[in-house]
Amino acid sequence: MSTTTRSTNDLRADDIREVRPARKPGGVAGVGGWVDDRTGAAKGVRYMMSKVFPDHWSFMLGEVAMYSMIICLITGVFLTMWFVPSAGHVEYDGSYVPLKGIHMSEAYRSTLDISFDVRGGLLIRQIHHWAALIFVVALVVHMFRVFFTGAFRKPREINWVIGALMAMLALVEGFAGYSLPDDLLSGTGLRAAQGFMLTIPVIGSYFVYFLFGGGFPGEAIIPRLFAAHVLLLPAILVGLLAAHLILVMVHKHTQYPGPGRTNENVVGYPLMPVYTAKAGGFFFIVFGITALIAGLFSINAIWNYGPYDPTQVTAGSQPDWYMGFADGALRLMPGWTEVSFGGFTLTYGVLIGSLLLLPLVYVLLGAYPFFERWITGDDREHHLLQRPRNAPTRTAIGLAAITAYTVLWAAAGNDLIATHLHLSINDITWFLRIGFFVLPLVAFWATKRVCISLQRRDRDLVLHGRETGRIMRTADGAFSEKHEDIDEYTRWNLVEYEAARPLELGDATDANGVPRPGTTSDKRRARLSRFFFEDDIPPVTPRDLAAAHHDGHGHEAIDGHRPVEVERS
Ligand code: HEM
Ligand code: HEM
Repeated sequence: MSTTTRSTNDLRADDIREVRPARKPGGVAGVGGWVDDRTGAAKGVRYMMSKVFPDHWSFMLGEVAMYSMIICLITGVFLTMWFVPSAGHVEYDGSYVPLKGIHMSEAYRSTLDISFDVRGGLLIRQIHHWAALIFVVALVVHMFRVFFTGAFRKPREINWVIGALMAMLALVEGFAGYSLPDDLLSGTGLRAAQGFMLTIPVIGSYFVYFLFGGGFPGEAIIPRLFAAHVLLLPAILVGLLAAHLILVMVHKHTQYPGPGRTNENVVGYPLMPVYTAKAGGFFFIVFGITALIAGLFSINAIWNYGPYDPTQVTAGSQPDWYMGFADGALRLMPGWTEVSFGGFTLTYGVLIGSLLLLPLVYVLLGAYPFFERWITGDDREHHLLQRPRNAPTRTAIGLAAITAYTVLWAAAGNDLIATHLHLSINDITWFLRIGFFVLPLVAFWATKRVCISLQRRDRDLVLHGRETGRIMRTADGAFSEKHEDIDEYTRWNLVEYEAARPLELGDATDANGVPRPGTTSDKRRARLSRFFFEDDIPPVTPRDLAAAHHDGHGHEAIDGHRPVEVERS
């Protein structure tokens, strides 16, 4: 047996698995090439830049939320350089004369200094606060867009849940932010939050003691809120936003129906150069408008409130708008909801009214896509958006929820409504208590009827064209109105290509006549499903359209005898 020895330089053909060229074919030149050689990023960037995004004004709402969040992050860094997160006592000696010599916390003094003694400080503080308000408005309106167009349906349920999480964290972030300056208003808000937490059964008082590092307000809460506000919550929010946007890329953006747009394609502009240019410009427009508002309208003028003192409360104090509903719920809860047992007092008026309400709202929100999917049994992927009128029950549920929220929100201003409109605060409270239960039902019913009427109108328009008002008389004396066909583009938007149906129930018994397990819950589900689709006017399908044109209905119809309802196919 002979052995062969080889030197390390002596390579045979089968040793060579892969030969890497110095530069990949079609690679990037210049600085981009240098970076790509070291990171391999060009492929990913090229993939991203060639992504196509559909164009519609309502897709800009998510962008506004994103840009105002970025504005909060940028201005927040500026504020952090001067804000002192400490409850340590000092005597004020800054330029705001009316407060000279007053004892206050370092946090309050530093916020006064940012406002009066740091160059540009007041403007940045105002931009930060206005951007926070715009951020929450934008994310809520963005959420409405996603909800009412059905963009949360499969495969976007997880992105909806991430969105709901961000919405909840934005609220906590905003609350932590406006608690930081330690003025009378922020201290009052913290006192309310402490009251909510005290109602947690059994561990409430221990929990508050732990969080505040002793009695209220203590010296620990400001530095703790500061760490949460500038570090913990922004880090989680940014991480969730990254996941949110990656999922938008992975799923591809939904689009409104239109000629050539299907469930399988995306019609729009590529990210590079069109969208990047648009998005960049749009960021500066949002920043500019926020700065203009912040320059013109004062927000949170803490020098008017004074430093926090637990023995005082400003009359007519209001939280930032997004906390209003929790405050309102508290004001609506009856005062008798308190029980004592075994030395413990359970104040379930506050517990239910505020502490449980907050997580409940977000759990219901996050769960909605799964609830609707369970009711409709619809397991298809949806990339084409729906018009709100074509999902009447969903739209009605949305409006009912908004109405309930608005009632709670209005209740947060019951004192202001009473003083401004010279009404009894008790009457207002009772009106809103009853309204909380009745108005959402009215909103549900009215919205559903309006949607169904609009569906009827659309159906009529597609099948019979637009009424021209020109009356024709035939040779035998009959009258008819001339109808004109609608144009192709409009018709596309009115014809629904993926009609939904209620769940069909299987047989209640098996082949031997034995009741099938689970039929009661199946029945309940089928009943809910029927309720969901009840009275819906089925949208025109391409088949209906072809049939109408074949009959010649597309052009003329005898007025008063036009068929408006057609059996569900
Ligand atoms: C989405 C994110 C954010 C929201 C919604 C938000 C909201 C707020 C609000 C409403 C205030 C009260 C402002 C006032 O005094 O009138 C505030 C204060 C503050 N925020 Fe933020 N903020 C955000 C992110 C950040 C970040 C990322 C930082 C730091 C890097 C930061 C730093 C501060 C500081 C230091 C204060 C206290 C100074 C002051 O009140 O003027 N914020 N924030
Ligand atoms: C921090 C707040 C938020 C930011 C910055 C944000 C940002 C965005 C952006 C930029 C898009 C793509 C453009 C668009 O469709 O508008 C998007 C899509 C989406 N967002 Fe959000 N969003 C936020 C909150 C929410 C919330 C609260 C929800 C729902 C509860 C949500 C659900 C979705 C869904 C399902 C999509 C995909 C929509 C589609 O493809 O049509 N987002 N988001």
